[in-house]
Order: sequence, then structure tokens, then C-alpha cells
Amino acid sequence: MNSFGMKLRYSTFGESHGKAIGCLLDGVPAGLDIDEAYIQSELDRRKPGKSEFETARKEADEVEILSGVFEGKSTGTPIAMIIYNTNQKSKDYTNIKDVFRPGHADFTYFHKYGIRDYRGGGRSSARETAARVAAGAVAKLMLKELDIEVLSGISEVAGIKAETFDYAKAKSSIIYALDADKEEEQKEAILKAKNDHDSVGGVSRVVIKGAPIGLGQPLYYKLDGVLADAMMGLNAVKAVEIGDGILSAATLGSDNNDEIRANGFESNHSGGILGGISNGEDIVMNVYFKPTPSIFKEQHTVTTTNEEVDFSLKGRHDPCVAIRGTVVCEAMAALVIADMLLLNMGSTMSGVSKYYK
Ligand SMILES: Cc1cc2nc3c(=O)[nH]c(=O)nc-3n(C[C@H](O)[C@H](O)[C@H](O)COP(=O)(O)O)c2cc1C
Ligand SMILES: C=C(O[C@@H]1CC(C(=O)O)=C[C@@H](OP(=O)(O)O)[C@H]1O)C(=O)O
Repeated sequence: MNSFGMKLRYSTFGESHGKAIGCLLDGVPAGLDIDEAYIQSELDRRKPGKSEFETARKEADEVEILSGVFEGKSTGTPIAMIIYNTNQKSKDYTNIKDVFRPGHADFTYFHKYGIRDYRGGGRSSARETAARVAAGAVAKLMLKELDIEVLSGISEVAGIKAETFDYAKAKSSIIYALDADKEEEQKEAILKAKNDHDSVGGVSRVVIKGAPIGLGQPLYYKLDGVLADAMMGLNAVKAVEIGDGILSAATLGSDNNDEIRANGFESNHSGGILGGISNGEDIVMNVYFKPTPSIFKEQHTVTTTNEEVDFSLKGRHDPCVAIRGTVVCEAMAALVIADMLLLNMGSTMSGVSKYYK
């Protein structure tokens, strides 16, 4: 179970090698056009097995809406969506039945729950993120009505950094690369690691365009805090930056401040958030993914009875999880922004009257 949000609440269910995964999204206002083809197109962007840069597990990720939608519109009741698993191949995982993969959640899940669902990591597999993308697609439909867009792409692979950020181009790139000049080098780094039975990390850059001034609560439930929580809650994410992020700790105030003119801000070092509240500029984040833990090199580990063993893994794994992870970052960002918008409707009297008119 995973949930966040004050007005727009969601949770997901299912395991990677179980029958199905899915989500329950509660709080979507009635009357929203639910474009099922759009929801499916978002799932298609994240689904596994599309290229050599991803896991070889092939899932169609066809989404079925079970509730909360009537004659193409949301009814204001919980929206449930389901995606059946079709390509599990659980026997590939029998050799990790009693051993913990270094870097994965196997060790901690076992010690916490005393149960070892070794079938592809069970609940801890990022297969679950398909359900997040389905929920996020509905949030994106809400945002579209308000001309708010969430975009993303890969800015970095194995330390090879993009110098330009072309979100339109990223949509057509097989690895969602933001910089056409760096794309080949980034692809080579992924394939080299894959051939070496290894993996690489990467960075997703996410931008939210068109968000109004005023999203986010001061002091608690801050927009930057909630966005960071949503991103850190994703599998393999190890750091999140808002705006200039880490760099800002090494800059002078005079360089870091975004000076203000009558027609707006002169720069956007803050990444569109001041005091936990959106300032009307683009909201910009960098989300850092570690290298895929499941690699095919021989490694030291221990068994469930704490015996030391050397083992080699089978199964189908992403050589760079950031590639598909970037689509999930967009979904999570959309859910946060939609939640903040709904929350804002009650933050002023005019918001309240507009909502209930
Ligand atoms: C889209 C996506 C795909 C992933 N694919 C794999 C994979 O194929 N193999 C793997 O071992 N980990 C994969 N991961 C990462 C693991 O799920 C993650 O590292 C694991 O659950 C442990 O959690 P932690 O890294 O957050 O500590 C993927 C993550 C994401 C976001
Ligand atoms: C199946 C997907 O990705 C999976 C994410 C994942 C992991 O450990 O996170 C491990 C691999 O699969 P399994 O759970 O079978 O080991 C990936 O193929 C998916 O994204 O749909």
C-alpha cells in the first residue's frame, strides 16, 4: 500500500509476479473527461520490453478501468484501474529464493516481514510503478484542463550530462534523452554496462509548466517537501534537487536570488518554489536514480540463514532504471500538483465559492 495526498488520495496493489497490479484513486472531481486512450498511451511510455535499453520482460500493460467513470466522465467516486501481469517467468528466480540480492529490497523486506516473495522482488519490484503511471495519467488529464503540463527527460546517464534540455525531443527518443548531442554517448554507456553484466545510474529532469502562483502549504505540506517525498518514494531514487539544488549551497546569495521585476522573475534558480509555495515560474526538479541493483556479475551475499555465498543472478532487468523511471516521475509530479490544486480551492473564500458555484 502506498498513498499520499490530502484531497487526491491514491494507493496501489499487486506484486510483480502476482496476478495483477492496479490503483485506487480517490478525490478526482466529477465531470472530468477520462480519455482512456491517453491513459493507455502513458502506460505505453513506461511499459517494459520496448528496447535493448530496458528489461526484456514484455508486458502489454493494458489498463482496464473498473470504477469511477461513467459515459467517459469521472463520477466523483473512487477510480479503480487494473493491469494484469502476463509475462512473469517466476522460475527464473528460484536461485534467489534463499539469498538476498545486494542493492535490492530482499534483505530488508525479509528481516522486516519474515516472508520472502522472491518472485521478481514481489511488491518491491518497480513493476508497481505501472499503477502509479495509470493514476498519474488521470491527474495529468485534470492538469490539462488548466493548461498545466508535466514534462521530463533523461539529463544524465553514467555521469554523461546533457547540456541542453529539449523536452519535445525527449518524447521521441528511445531513452528519453534531453540532449541530442549526448544521446549516442549515453546509449553506449548503457549498452557497455549491459554487455559487462553491470548497470548504470541516471538522472531524470522534470519540469512542470503553467502551475499558478500559490500551490503548496506554508511550513507543513510544502510543495517542495511533498514533491521530494513523492520522488524519493520511487524505487531506486537516491536524491532529489529542486531548482539549482546542491549547487546553490556553493553560490553567493547575489547569484542565487531570482530578482523580481514588474513582469516577473529574472531567473529561476529556486526551481519555481519559494517558502514551499509555487511562484508561477516553471517548477524544476532533478531526480537521481542509482544503478539497477540486479546485475549478472558474480557477487557476495548471504542466505536467509545468514550463510555467506557467491551467486550469479538470472531474470530480466533494466540496465538503467532512470530511462523508464522518468515517466514515473512525471506521474508522481502530476499527482502532487493535482492534489495541491484541489487543496487550494479551499484556501481562499473565492476558491471555495468557485468550487461550489
Ligand atoms: C522503472 C524502474 C525499473 C526498475 N527496474 C529494475 C530491474 O529491472 N531490476 C532491479 O533490480 N531493479 C530495478 N529497479 C529498482 C528496484 O526496484 C529498486 O532498486 C529496489 O526496489 C530497491 O529499492 P531502493 O533502490 O529504492 O532501495 C527499477 C526501478 C524503476 C523505477
Ligand atoms: C516488470 C517491470 O520491471 C521490472 C522491475 C524490477 C525491479 O526489481 O524493480 C525487476 C524486473 O522484473 P521482475 O519484477 O520480474 O524481476 C523488471 O522487469 C515493469 O516495470 O513492468
